Amino acid sequence: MDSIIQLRDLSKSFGSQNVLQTINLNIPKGQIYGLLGPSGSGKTTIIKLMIGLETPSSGTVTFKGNKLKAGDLYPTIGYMAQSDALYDELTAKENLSFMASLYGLKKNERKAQIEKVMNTVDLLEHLNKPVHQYSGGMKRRLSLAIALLHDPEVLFLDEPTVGIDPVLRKEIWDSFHRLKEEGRTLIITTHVMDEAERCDVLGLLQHGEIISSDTPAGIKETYGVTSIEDVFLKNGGVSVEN
Ligand SMILES: Nc1ncnc2c1ncn2[C@@H]1O[C@H](COP(=O)(O)OP(=O)(O)OP(=O)(O)O)[C@@H](O)[C@H]1O
Repeated sequence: MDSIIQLRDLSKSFGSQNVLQTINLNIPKGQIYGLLGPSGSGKTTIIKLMIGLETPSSGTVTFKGNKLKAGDLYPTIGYMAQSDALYDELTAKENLSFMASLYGLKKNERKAQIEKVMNTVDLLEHLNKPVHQYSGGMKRRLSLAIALLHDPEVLFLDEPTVGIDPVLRKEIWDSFHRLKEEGRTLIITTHVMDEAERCDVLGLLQHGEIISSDTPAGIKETYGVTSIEDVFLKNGGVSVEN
């Protein structure tokens, strides 16, 4: 599999705390890659290192074969942070229009693109509603719509389905698979097991190390377990859904 992002001997410390140790990882192109690990294991930090929001203490990040240069990256990637950065007093449409202007989308393309991304996240009928009238799940979906606005090739989604009920979660995952079918690469953090099983490739993060990076089926076979959860338990860890 071609890899789009490579982490080589990557370590990250905050002060005296070693958060990530010697991470070596290839993110395959055109796949859904899941980063799974208990709370505080370093998932968000890995994402931030991949997009240049944090700098490594040592090691390198390579994006499409070149050393990462965050400034060059932004037209190519969409990032959905763990907390929603939305203007509550504005409508969804106003939030999207504002972000579209920041992204430099041409005026005549904006309307169609806004409708397209709101359709993808199934919020089109709520386009003119102020965001403070949105539920938590609707806000997550609006954040996803914003991350999709400039048609990015690679999507980094940090716990995209937190606070979303299982039915809606399934719908959102259907849209992730559609985005993949369009040829995009998705990197998704989660601590939810049923989401982990829906990824093409999974990286398991524990105590700041990648303990496995393989298909969900491959990981279970290697560890001789029937659920991914058991890998963490077998490895002397705590349950991942904590
Ligand atoms: N800017 C920072 N300064 C100091 N410590 C930090 C900083 N960012 C993260 N950390 C620490 O690094 C560790 C990993 O945090 P990170 O947010 O990457 O974990 P996570 O796996 O994404 O957790 P969660 O699932 O709860 O979001 C934590 O102990 C956290 O306190």
